Amino acid sequence: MDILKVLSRGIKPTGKKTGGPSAAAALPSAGSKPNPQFFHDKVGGSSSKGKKRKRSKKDQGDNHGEDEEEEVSDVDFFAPKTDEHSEKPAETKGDGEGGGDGKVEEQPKKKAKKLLLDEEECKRILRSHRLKLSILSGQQKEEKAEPKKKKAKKDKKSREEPAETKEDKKPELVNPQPLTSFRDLRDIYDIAPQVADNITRQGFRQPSEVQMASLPLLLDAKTALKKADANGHISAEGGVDFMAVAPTGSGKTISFLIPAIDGIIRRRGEKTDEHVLDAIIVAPTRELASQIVNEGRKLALGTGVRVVLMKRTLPLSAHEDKRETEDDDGDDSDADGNEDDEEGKNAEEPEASEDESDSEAEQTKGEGSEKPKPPARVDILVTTPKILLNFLSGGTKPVTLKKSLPTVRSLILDEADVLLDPIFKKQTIGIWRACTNADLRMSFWSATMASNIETIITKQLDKMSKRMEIQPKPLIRLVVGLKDTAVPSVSHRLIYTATEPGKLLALRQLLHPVKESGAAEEPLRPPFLVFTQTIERAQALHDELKYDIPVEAGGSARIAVLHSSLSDSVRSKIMARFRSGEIWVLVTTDVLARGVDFAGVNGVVNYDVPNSAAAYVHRVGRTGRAGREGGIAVTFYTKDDVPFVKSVANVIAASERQAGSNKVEGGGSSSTVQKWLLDALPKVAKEDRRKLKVRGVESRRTGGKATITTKSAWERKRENNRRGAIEGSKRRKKLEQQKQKEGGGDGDGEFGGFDD
Ligand SMILES: Nc1ncnc2c1ncn2[C@@H]1O[C@H](COP(=O)(O)OP(=O)(O)OP(=O)(O)O)[C@@H](O)[C@H]1O
Repeated sequence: MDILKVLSRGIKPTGKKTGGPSAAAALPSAGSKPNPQFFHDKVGGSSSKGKKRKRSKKDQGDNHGEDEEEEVSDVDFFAPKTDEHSEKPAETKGDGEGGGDGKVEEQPKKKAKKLLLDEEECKRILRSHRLKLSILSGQQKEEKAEPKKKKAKKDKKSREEPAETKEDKKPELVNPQPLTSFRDLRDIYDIAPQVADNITRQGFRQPSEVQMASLPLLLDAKTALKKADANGHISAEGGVDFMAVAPTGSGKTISFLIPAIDGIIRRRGEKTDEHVLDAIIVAPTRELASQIVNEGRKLALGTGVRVVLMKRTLPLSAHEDKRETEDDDGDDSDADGNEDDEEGKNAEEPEASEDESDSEAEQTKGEGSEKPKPPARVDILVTTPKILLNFLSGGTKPVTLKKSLPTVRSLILDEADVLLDPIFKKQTIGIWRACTNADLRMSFWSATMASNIETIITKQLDKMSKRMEIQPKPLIRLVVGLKDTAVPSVSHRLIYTATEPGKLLALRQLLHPVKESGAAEEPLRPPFLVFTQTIERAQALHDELKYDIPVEAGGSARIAVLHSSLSDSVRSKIMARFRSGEIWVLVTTDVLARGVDFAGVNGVVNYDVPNSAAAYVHRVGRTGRAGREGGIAVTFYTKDDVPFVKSVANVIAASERQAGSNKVEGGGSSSTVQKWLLDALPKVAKEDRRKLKVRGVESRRTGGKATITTKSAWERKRENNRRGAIEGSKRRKKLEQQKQKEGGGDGDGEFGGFDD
């Protein structure tokens, strides 16, 4: 197999071991910032109220149809403001382009009212981008009380307690102002000029869908809802709590960072030297937390806002609680929250270790270790759950909060569904309870959000507002596109190989430079990620593949393994080498499944089937980011996976339906998962799904050393027997020699028996 060719394709061979950034830039999915928007459906204007939305392939990209409806995608919402929308061009408002000296000029509120779109227009834009916003809890419901009573009259039994109708249960839809251009951030929402400049500097031209819907609400909910809530029955004063379910790679990170940074700049005013812990961002893995810090620092450049990664030695300023708070979140759901639980490791790897070499930590260490450390200067803290909870509880078990964080006004849970899943739930809720500010605003972000997680969130919000004796804020949920599906820009392959050796052979074929005759699949274009179920399997697969790459192509340096058992510094180095293009094949576990952003990744291989539909969505979301086309997701399944693969097949089918890629001319189907296969795959019982999510496929939980090889079980057994026989014979020979030495025996000693 000529690995050299495949790994060198599109990349000039340097003869050196490092690929460097230029190598990565040569890859098709890297390079300049693409259009981050996924959807541009045709939606009628206000006159077309009630018309059905069309979701054909034609609607989504090809806008040359004969349809007479007004096409939203033809309207350039992102052109500079004209007099029609804007009173004055932004340049005349003294925004101080190119700022960055750290000084903030308090700006008077603009004539936002005149810039706002009417509700019908908002609705039309939101629908064309498949943005659905609803109020999940916390709204004032007076107006809804009346119809309930009427319904109750019909039913004698329910007269005393009016029945909740289906309509009542349905969350109320709302159409806030969408952000049609980043320019609106200044013109309507008055964001700090430095932050606006930093957005431009990063090359972001158009807001992505999640940014369109979330930024207005998080920056100024009252203005964003002005036209949508003329009666004022949504109490947006002081902001809203927010949940965003948006595709992987759709730009959620800056959606929560911009409001966090801008809020701090606004509140501190002229006191730019003051650093008060204002926002906490919680992420499930160290890689993701570090990445958020980097993104935050880019956006906060020149503002003086300090974005810091939590470390064990960081002297964070906190309030010492006199009365120790018991860890009684009182939740009746099955939160074991044990991060050391071996079972949990299989699903999503929690963070176990902390790097102490952080410059912030070093900076705050006293000369002599006895000296009390001055509090760290932090405005935004980014953390994994365990390390912050340890700080707050002093490591007590069971967890007892000894400190609180009363200055925190914004708690952001990135990958909220996993943070509120049993593995992390207790830690996350513990942090939430430590944030005691009455103005605390919560936001929850993920590409997937199961309904039980939404319930946990609404219950917990309710509990917290009762505890603090405050009126709950409206919780607004945003869903971009079809909930819990894979990003539309990725194409999927589902490959059956009966056994493990077959799977390894198939993976090797994907590395092959050209399609071999008889090979079922096209080779993959590096760089790509390969996911396994366990750390042992990742290690074993890496060992198996590492010498496949010829020295001329960089040899074993081109392939690496990353998992949570490695030290933080090793993990960081591997991440850096993969980002720079030096490593082309990265074998990993679910520790890299969520959040991490490698712009140039062309493919994702699920060597082991993911443990849940959500895990599939996140793993494959490492490619096709920010609207980049050409990402490929390959999933292998074997005999052992058949009982569990249905949820993955379903999510592929739904994702392809959404992307419009499963229909071909003439009414045929080009979907990855044929209907017969979907029908034939067994349904997975709820209990089995739960077990699978926690433990993975049982037969792969080796406990000890994982075996990944191209040899069949029969071949391996034969080899083992042969090896055993040789060793046995050696032992017998040695014994005989020893006996002869000792007693000069004739060798007719006792029968030693067979060793195997
Ligand atoms: N408006 C924009 N235009 C172009 N690129 C953007 C824009 N906003 C964000 N990006 C880029 O898109 C990529 C993905 O963004 P981000 O990591 O925030 O995605 P995400 O939604 O958090 O994904 P995940 O669910 O996987 O965590 C990043 O490289 C980011 O720089």
